[in-house]
Amino acid sequence: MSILLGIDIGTSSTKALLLDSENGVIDVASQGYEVIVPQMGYAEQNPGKWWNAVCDTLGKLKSDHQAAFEKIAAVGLSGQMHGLVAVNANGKPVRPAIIWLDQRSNRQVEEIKKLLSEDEIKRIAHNDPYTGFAFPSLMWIRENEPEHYRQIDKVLMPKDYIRYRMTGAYGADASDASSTTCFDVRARGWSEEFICRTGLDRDFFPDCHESTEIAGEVSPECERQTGLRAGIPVIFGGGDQQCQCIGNGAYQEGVVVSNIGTGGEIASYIAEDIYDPKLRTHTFCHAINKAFIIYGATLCSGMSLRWLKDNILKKQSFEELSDMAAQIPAGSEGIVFLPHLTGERTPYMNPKSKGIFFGLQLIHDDRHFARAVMEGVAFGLKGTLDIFDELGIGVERIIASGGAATSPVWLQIQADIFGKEIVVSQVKEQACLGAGILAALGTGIFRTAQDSSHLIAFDKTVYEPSAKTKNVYDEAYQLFVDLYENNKDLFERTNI
Ligand SMILES: Nc1ncnc2c1ncn2[C@@H]1O[C@H](COP(=O)(O)OP(=O)(O)O)[C@@H](O)[C@H]1O
Ligand SMILES: O=C(CO)[C@@H](O)[C@H](O)COP(=O)(O)O
Repeated sequence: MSILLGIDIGTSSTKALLLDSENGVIDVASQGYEVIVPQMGYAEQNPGKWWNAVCDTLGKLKSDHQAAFEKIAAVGLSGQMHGLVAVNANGKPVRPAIIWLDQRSNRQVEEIKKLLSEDEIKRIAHNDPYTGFAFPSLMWIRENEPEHYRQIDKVLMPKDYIRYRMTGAYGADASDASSTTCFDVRARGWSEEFICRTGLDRDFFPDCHESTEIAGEVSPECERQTGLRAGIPVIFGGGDQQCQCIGNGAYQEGVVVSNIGTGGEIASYIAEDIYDPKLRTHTFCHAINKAFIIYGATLCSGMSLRWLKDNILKKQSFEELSDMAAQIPAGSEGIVFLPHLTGERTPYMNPKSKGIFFGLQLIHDDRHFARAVMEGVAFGLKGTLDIFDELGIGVERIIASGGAATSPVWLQIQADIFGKEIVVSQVKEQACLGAGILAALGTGIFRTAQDSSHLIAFDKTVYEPSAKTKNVYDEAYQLFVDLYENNKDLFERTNI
């Protein structure tokens, strides 16, 4: 039996999970923080807040489980993807991190599309460049903040910054780095061609490794701040989507995860680098087996409910919103919500798209809004299932993941709208568990991901699609699709 530590740098919170390799999760600690929106279309976070959250969550685990904490054999990391942390020669961020929800770099995305041919983008990156991805964000800094650009020594992704704080060593891993745009997904390394063509400094990009390789060890300074013993190996770790799939046991084709965290994704493991020829989904490197992951992203998923709770309805808890939604019938009595609060990726890849509540009538109240938001997010995710169908990606089983998987009403909505059975893992912090499993793989405690299968069990409740709601949801889904199509020209008229 070995003790492992998995850390996930999420967008809403950092979670740290103490894992017994034979008997499962010992405990999880989490600490939340905000997404800073300094102006319309911007989304930033302070990397120092992530680090403080790591120190605080580890402090809590240590005080509650001293004996197990002392025995930690390896640390694994998972993190929100795409974001850019630019650090100077002393390893200090030169500005706040520009995260995946950011939309400021539309001009740079267009520039990339002029510098690289469509064929090169497909063949090499397998993904459309998009706002909030590190490559266009870096070009935005070069153009708009030359004083910051001049100070940059390295560009890191969120969890890579945390690994640097733990070990003192810079590095990147293929699963996360493949989500930056300047990456050759099949070759599993930075695209020298893309970097050269855009005139960015090659030295900014740290060496890239596989997720399960050992990156370094806990430094004495990290020991002082977190209580972790110096010398513990730290593995490179992976993007949170790859990690949550591993933590859900979804490491074979046909098993699909529907994740609703801050963002939302429908994701599948793929052995070969299949990608959508229309680039409506993402194909990135997986964190295991030198395989790949294909997924569609509905950007403001959990974030839409958080926005409704905090900015509009001013409610205290997500549970309250779930209770409200449960009081309203399927279809929200005619309200359809387009969750494009920061544009939308799959299937539209349009940072200019906007949120809409459609169909408002005198009968509606706050409960309808809560339900319509949950349904709108599920409609957005269904768009990915439709593309999977087109691409021949099998969907034999759907596992719900992320914070929203704690809401029975949202789980039933997903089952009904997807028309598929939904199961939920007993471990609620799946990306963290995935990070812990990567740590076990990196240190030889597990030989293959399948060696972790005893750690993954599903709740007895299976959410079955209801025949009764099928017609209502089929009609509402068509409205949802038409809502975008009929308004997309209007979105162009707005500033962002
Ligand atoms: N009880 C709940 N009912 C409905 N939604 C919930 C509940 N708890 C969490 N959520 C959703 O989960 C989101 C956070 O998910 P999480 O996976 O923790 O995010 P991240 O990984 O980005 O930090 C919230 O924004 C919210 O939309
Ligand atoms: O943009 C994506 C994936 O493509 C996001 O999902 C981020 O990876 C953040 O994840 P969460 O914090 O929402 O789990």
